[in-house]
This record gives sequence, C-alpha cells and structure tokens, in this order.
Amino acid sequence: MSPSAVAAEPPAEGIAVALAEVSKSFAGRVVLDRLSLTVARGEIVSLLGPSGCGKSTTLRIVAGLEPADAGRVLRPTDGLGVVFQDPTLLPWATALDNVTLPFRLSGTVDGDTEARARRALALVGLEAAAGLFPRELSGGMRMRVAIARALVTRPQLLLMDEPFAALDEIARVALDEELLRLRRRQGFSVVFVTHSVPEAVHLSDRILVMAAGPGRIVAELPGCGAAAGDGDPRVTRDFAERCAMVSAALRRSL
Ligand SMILES: Nc1ncnc2c1ncn2[C@@H]1O[C@H](COP(=O)(O)OP(=O)(O)OP(=O)(O)O)[C@@H](O)[C@H]1O
Repeated sequence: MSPSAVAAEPPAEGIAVALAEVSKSFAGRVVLDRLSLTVARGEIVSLLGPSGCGKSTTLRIVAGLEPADAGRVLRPTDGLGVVFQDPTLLPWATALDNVTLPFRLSGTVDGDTEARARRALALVGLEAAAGLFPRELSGGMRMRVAIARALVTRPQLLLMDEPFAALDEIARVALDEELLRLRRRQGFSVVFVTHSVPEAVHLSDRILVMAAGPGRIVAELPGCGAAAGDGDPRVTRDFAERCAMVSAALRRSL
C-alpha cells in the first residue's frame, strides 16, 4: 500500500459498503475522481458503464485489492466474498476441496469445514457434484462452485466482477435467479459489475451508471431486484421500461 493510501474502516449500522469521495490515479492518470456510493445491508447494487470507466477499479478498492489514493472506504471487517469472470478453480481439486479453500488459506480448517462446504454446494444446487473436478463441470457449474466458495464463510458482502459474462444466455439468467434466491435466503449485499443492461435491471435494487474520463457516477436508477418474485420479470412491460431508462442513461454517459 502506498504511503498516501487510505485505510478501510467498518461502516455504520445498516450499511454494507460506503465510498466517500474516493479518488484513484494510475501513473498520474486520474481513473476515479471523488467517487461516492453507499450500499445498504441486503441490497444488490450494479455498476454499469463504458469500458475503462473504472468499474473494476471501484470494486477492487472495495475489496481491499487496490488502495484508494484519497477519500474514505468503509466495508465490513469480518470478510467478504469475491467472484470474478474467471471462476479460478484449482483444476486438481474436487468441487468440495475448491470450496474448502478459504478455510485452508486462512488456516481455520476444523471438524465442521467439510459440512460447511457441502452445505454451500447444496445452496447452489451442486451437492451431487462435490466429488467432481472442474474439467468435469460445465461453465455454469464451475461458476456455481466459485459462488459456493465465496459464500462458504457466510460473508455479509459479495463483490462480483462480470461473473456471468462468459456464460450463455440461459446459464446467465439461471445464475441471476440463483443469486437473487441466495440473497433472499442469506441476506448478504452485492456489488455487481456488468455490461448487460437487462442483467443489471433483473438483479439490482439500484443501478449506478458510471462515465469515464475520469470515472464517476452520473446516474442512479431502480432495478427489479427488490421486486423479484417467482415469475420471470424480464417479460413484463415494467422491465422493458426500466431497461430503456438505463440504456438512455448509459448513452448519455458516453
Ligand atoms: N493496475 C493498473 N495499472 C494501470 N492502469 C490501470 C490499472 N488498473 C486499471 N487501470 C486503468 O484504469 C482504467 C479503468 O479500468 P477498469 O478496469 O477499472 O475499468 P472498467 O470500467 O472495469 O473496464 P471494463 O468494462 O473494460 O472491464 C483503465 O483505463 C485501465 O487501463
């Protein structure tokens, strides 16, 4: 961490993450300029914006993988789960062993570890695949293992960077539904980076549209996440209208 980097602090009650006036430069080029955002406990918030506007940098600062140069970063002190586009599973380890990895990395394996990993696999519908290796799983199943690994420690906050972008449309929508179901069940918050307007609208309670040069939030719009029920919201007129509003904000951000 550079000497000027800001340290993270725990957020206030009811808040999952807050960035206040966060700035970040790479080699003298300002990538984020006094960016502020707040995510409430249990909320799903998507970051949407043109390529290079700083979505991943924002997520990496929240994750603590990148230091901010200025501003305040408030995030949970008791761990968070991170899922990237590449599920980054260990190819030589079974699905079960991949899910136990966070405990092995932190040296906290105990008599309950395997049962917790099996429960996390069951949460994503993969209890029967515990003994399979990544090469024996489809792309969607590998991503489910990565989600189980991110959730196995029961984090309050999940950070996801285009996690379903490499999947086909059917697998992607199924995982969007899965994530909403898991959130209803476990109550975690999500910061979700995506390039897909329908995905952002489907999943999110709120959508933050970013613009580049330097990266900042230029619009905030409601998604369907909070209203998600059993039916498919993507076929409703309300869904189409929300998508049109987000697309218009995205066009204005260019
Ligand atoms: N470690 C780094 N060193 C130098 N420049 C970086 C670094 N990380 C990101 N950048 C630059 O910061 C800018 C924002 O990158 P970032 O990956 O956050 O954008 P993004 O909105 O997530 O893009 P995309 O949608 O294409 O994934 C880009 O110009 C990128 O080249």
